[in-house]
Amino acid sequence: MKIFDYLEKYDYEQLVFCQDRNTGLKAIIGIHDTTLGPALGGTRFWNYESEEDAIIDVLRLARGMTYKSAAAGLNLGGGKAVIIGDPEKLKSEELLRTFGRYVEGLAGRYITAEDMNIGTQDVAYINDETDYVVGLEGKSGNPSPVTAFGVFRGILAAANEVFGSDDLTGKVVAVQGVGSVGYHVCKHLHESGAILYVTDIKKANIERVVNDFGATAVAPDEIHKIQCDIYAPCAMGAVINDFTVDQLKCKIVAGAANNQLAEEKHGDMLKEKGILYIPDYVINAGGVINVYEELQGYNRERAMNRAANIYNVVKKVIEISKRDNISTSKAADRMAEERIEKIGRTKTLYLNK
Ligand SMILES: NC(=O)C1=CN([C@@H]2O[C@H](COP(=O)(O)OP(=O)(O)OC[C@H]3O[C@@H](n4cnc5c(N)ncnc54)[C@H](O)[C@@H]3O)[C@@H](O)[C@H]2O)C=CC1
Ligand SMILES: O=C(O)CCC(=O)C(=O)O
Repeated sequence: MKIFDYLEKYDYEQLVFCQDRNTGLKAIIGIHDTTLGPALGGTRFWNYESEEDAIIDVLRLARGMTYKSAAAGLNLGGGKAVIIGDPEKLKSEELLRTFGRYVEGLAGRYITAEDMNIGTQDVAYINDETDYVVGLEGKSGNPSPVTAFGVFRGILAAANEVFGSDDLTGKVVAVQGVGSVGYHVCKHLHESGAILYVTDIKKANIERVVNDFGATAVAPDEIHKIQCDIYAPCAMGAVINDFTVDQLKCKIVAGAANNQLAEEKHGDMLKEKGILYIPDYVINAGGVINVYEELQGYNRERAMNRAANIYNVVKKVIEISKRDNISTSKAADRMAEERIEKIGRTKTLYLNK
């Protein structure tokens, strides 16, 4: 992989490799763009098949955060981190604290938080070594329920567009991944009368939603093929790809997972198929909205109100998509890029600070 070519293509600012033999830490921090503010994004602990997979994941995730915060109207840039390895075997207080020291070394250019396999206890260890971490217990806490609420609000906006009503009674929703966010998405959907089909690679997580919400479990490689109203990816990225796109039997794709489209062209393909895609970084912004509040002095009500507004942001993206006859993914990019450009221009004025 030609790393600098990739960094140049999408205009990344910085890629940081962190290694510690004592704890087994192998981490990568990606900073995409800091025009709007410090790069903020969670840390993912994942057993990647190759180092290249990890690099691509962190870069794609970091870039997604730039667009996510810009689209949500936050004064944040985009960054993300990955820790490579099996969290069940490798995760320890000393590893997380060592990672925290690397974050501290970036002196606030990057602020971390939770992501897959990194929870509130883990960010507490990171916080022992750095102040540049959010999502702390006693402050904004676990962002997942707020992310899920935002996803739910986005689903309502999508339903309103496609079915002419926010009423989800009897609507069939296929949820892929029922972890921290997926569980709460299922809860909202169940309370709204939706019928749930779910999958996960962790049996205990499936059992929880089957027992709590009467969901029907299906195999991981079946979920995207279910005949349904809404397909909600809430696990890994790149689930809309050359292989899956023609197998979809839904009217809406709207879920929490970051980087759902394997490539940009898949957004166009969904449009051509008449499937309404709600861009991932627009609908899953509840988490970053919640942790951003922590930087301002946390206020739950303000965070929830802002997450609820995802409904209106989704509507705006749909409006741009129709107005310009482009896919919703391109419409969201256009909206985010416009804000970065406009705010970026104000920063050319010299200030003595
Ligand atoms: N936690 C948050 O507040 C936010 C999370 N996201 C994104 O949402 C997604 C889910 O995040 P969390 O719920 O926090 O993570 P999590 O790790 O708690 O849940 C993910 C679930 O997906 C399952 N999973 C993994 N691979 C799978 C596969 N191939 N098929 C089916 N299930 C699979 C896991 O077993 C787990 O139960 C991720 O893409 C994350 O980046 C985005 C914004 C904020
Ligand atoms: O939700 C979080 O932990 C912070 C934001 C983030 O990393 C994300 O939205 O993917």
